[in-house]
Amino acid sequence: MGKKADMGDAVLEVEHLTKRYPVKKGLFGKAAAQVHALEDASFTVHRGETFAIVGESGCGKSTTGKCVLRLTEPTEGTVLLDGEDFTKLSGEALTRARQKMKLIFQDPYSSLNPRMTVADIIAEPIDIAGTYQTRAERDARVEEIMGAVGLDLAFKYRYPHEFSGGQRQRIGIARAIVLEPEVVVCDEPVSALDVSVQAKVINLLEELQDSLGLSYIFISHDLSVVKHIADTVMVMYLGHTMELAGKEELFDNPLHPYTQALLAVIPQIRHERIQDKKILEGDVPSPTNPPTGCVFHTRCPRCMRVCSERVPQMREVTGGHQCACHLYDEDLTDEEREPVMARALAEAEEAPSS
Ligand SMILES: Nc1ncnc2c1ncn2[C@@H]1O[C@H](COP(=O)(O)OP(=O)(O)OP(=O)(O)O)[C@@H](O)[C@H]1O
Repeated sequence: MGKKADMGDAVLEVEHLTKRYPVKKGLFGKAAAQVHALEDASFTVHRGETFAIVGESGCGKSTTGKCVLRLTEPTEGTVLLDGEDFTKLSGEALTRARQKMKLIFQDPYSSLNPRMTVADIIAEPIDIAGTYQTRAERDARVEEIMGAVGLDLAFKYRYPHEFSGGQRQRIGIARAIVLEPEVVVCDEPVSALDVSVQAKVINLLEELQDSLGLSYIFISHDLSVVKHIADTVMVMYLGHTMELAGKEELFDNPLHPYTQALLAVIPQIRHERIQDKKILEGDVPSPTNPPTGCVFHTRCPRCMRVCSERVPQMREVTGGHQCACHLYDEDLTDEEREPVMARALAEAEEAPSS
């Protein structure tokens, strides 16, 4: 369970979401291969919940956010928003549904039009949606939102370059919430900010969540930020979901060797399950040619024979705590359980066959 006792019903139900980007040869070439950016992700976000997605760079966090928002079309899968299949909508129905889900970027500066004033940047979504009949109503809404995100009204007619990083992120947040969305995808929203400013922006996101009942998909590689803000955490590796659990449960009882490896490098987190601090050796394999079986097996310190042969399915290991790892598969044979040296296996797979 998450930290909030009042976590509501499901606002977003994501099922089997998959994205494979075609890799083309030359300008007009045929797709020569595919980047397996996101494979078969299924999760639910509740009203008022902060659902964090964590993992190393390139593991598919942003792709998940973009597919949920349909900023990129998923290859497969469905996204139910308030029970309605968002992936099937078009025309006006899509425009209306899009108002319920917004994005906060990592780098607000590149997403803010440098030639527009703060007031116009914040008002643009309501101008496009035609929410208000009069200029006075529109301006009053802009001022209300500026107040809500802690922006001084005296700066209403200034331009983005006149603001600090933290203030720019407040502008980005104001723009994202001005249409009163239900879900906000926050893609590394504080990674580009100084640590002192990060805390202020995180606090603001939490305040807005409480006052507006927002649900967040919070994408981050920074587990100490996630430990602070998340209710539920999904761990990804090479496009696959490795583990999904309530925040307390995940940090107290990490089950997947990959999650254990991620937590092992955070100095504040000590755990008996986390013994070997050097277990994340080696590079992340190419997503165009992911390893067979469990995609983590080439780097896994607990690798068994079965791990290169069969993809582990997500299963509930303890109440609400899901993990995709053969270690928790009780039906394996002794042969399948045989330990294998991960690096030796990776090298054997890479070696050209004679
Ligand atoms: N438009 C695209 N075309 C081809 N490949 C892409 C595209 N966008 C992302 N990818 C690839 O998909 C994989 C997942 O990328 P994604 O940006 O989702 O990861 P991430 O976990 O968000 O990483 P980061 O933290 O570095 O942003 C990566 O291998 C990336 O190179």
